Amino acid sequence: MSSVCVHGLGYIGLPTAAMLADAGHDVTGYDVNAELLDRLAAGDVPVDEPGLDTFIERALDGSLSVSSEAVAADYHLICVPTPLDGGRADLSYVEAAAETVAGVLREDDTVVLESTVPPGTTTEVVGPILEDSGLAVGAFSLAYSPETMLPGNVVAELRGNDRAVGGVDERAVERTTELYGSFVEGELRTTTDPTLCEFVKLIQNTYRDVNIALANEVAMVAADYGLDSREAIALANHHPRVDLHQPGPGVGGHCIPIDPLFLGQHSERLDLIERARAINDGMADYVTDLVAAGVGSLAGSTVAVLGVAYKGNVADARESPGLRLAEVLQTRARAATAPGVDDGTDEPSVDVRLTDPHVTDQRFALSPLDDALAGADAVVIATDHDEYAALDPTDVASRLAGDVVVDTKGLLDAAEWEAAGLRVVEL
Ligand SMILES: NC(=O)c1ccc[n+]([C@@H]2O[C@H](COP(=O)([O-])OP(=O)(O)OC[C@H]3O[C@@H](n4cnc5c(N)ncnc54)[C@H](O)[C@@H]3O)[C@@H](O)[C@H]2O)c1
Ligand SMILES: CC(=O)N[C@@H]1[C@@H](OP(=O)(O)OP(=O)(O)OC[C@H]2O[C@@H](n3ccc(=O)[nH]c3=O)[C@H](O)[C@@H]2O)O[C@H](CO)[C@@H](O)[C@@H]1O
Repeated sequence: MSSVCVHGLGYIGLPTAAMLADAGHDVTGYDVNAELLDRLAAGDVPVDEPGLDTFIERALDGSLSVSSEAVAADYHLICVPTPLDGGRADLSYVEAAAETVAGVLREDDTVVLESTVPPGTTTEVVGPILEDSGLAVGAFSLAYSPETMLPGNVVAELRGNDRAVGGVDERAVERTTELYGSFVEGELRTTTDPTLCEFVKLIQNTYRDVNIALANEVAMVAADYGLDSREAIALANHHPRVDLHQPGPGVGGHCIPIDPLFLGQHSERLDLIERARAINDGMADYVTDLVAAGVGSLAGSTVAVLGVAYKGNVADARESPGLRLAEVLQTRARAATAPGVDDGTDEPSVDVRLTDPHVTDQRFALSPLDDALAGADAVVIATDHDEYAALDPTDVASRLAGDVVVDTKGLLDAAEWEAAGLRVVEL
């Protein structure tokens, strides 16, 4: 078994560190966030996924320790953020982590980048920084191995998914597959080209984003023909070579709305990919049209937006379609109140109430569900949480002032909700 230092204990790094500890390695989790380290050291695990919290707690009771200092180790895994900044990947966290690794790097150690990055980052950015240690690439091993686990099913996918490993040479491939082979039950797919692995990770998420954009456009076109888009997509998908995704209020999360644009870091050829981004982001406008058509006039109305998490049964609100919808509702209502006139106030002319049973982030002014519904003119289901699928339409109807329900996730039984006196509009 080996010593491992995991750099960055977020959505990816923390479960990975726990998985490695579970496989018997001696793991140190290093993070720059002192508050997070204090919480973890106290056994307080900030994840909202059934089973994942106890899995991590068990590791923290065992061979996973957390530290505010990076330590020398046989393996360094870099799992730090790579946000999008002005359309470009911000690699400053990756660079900082590589500098930290360089400070403790020894001959024969292995460094693996897991963060999602533009193609070329491992060899062009991380390698040269690591060489500031005085060791040349080859004296230590360097590899890229993208993380593909699905939030909501982390432990099973971390273990079960096939995993790509791109080492800079055969030795790096061998060392890296030794580590992942200790817990991955899927296939390890190897190459001596890390750039290929970086590219593959990006096109996997791009495939999904473009496919969802197609589903969203299909939904808007289906509505023009008076057809139920989900019924049409389900029927279409019976064909053995058709696999349309589902429409929705937009694409959220830390990966799918961002990663496709990383492909543009060193290429000018993005066209369909950028168009798909625009279609998915534009769904907030389309859903706003549906709400406006239902309530008659947005200005002065009250809209309850159910769901701020980027998808069902998770607590993550990064790139949240629900929040984007709230912004568009307010912008559009203000424009409708006084077209072209700035009245000098920031008061929105539509009362948008946000609610979510999973999200605890205090930055969003969230209301309890009952408060959000009380006297609302319209309800928008923006996230497919199980709690919303279980709502009682008669109870909801009794709390509302209006009767408009826009179901962007195809979550509700429309006939049942209409029988309760509500008008249901579906995507
Ligand atoms: N969340 C996902 O579902 C997912 C899936 C696959 C890939 N990824 C990729 O993995 C990477 C990490 O994503 P995440 O969602 O875990 O991010 P995150 O924001 O949840 O966690 C990143 C952690 O890194 C820490 N950090 C920042 N700079 C650091 C440094 N220099 N040294 C040590 N720690 C540092 C932060 O404090 C934070 O705790 C990103 O590139 C992301 O695109 C994410
Ligand atoms: C290729 C792939 O599978 N990658 C996964 C993805 O994880 P994710 O959780 O971000 O992905 P999704 O579940 O697709 O959700 C994204 C958004 O799209 C909306 N959506 C979804 C399906 C649909 O038919 N119609 C929609 O509208 C949904 O509501 C949500 O807002 O990226 C991670 C990080 O790279 C990967 O690790 C993980 O493997």
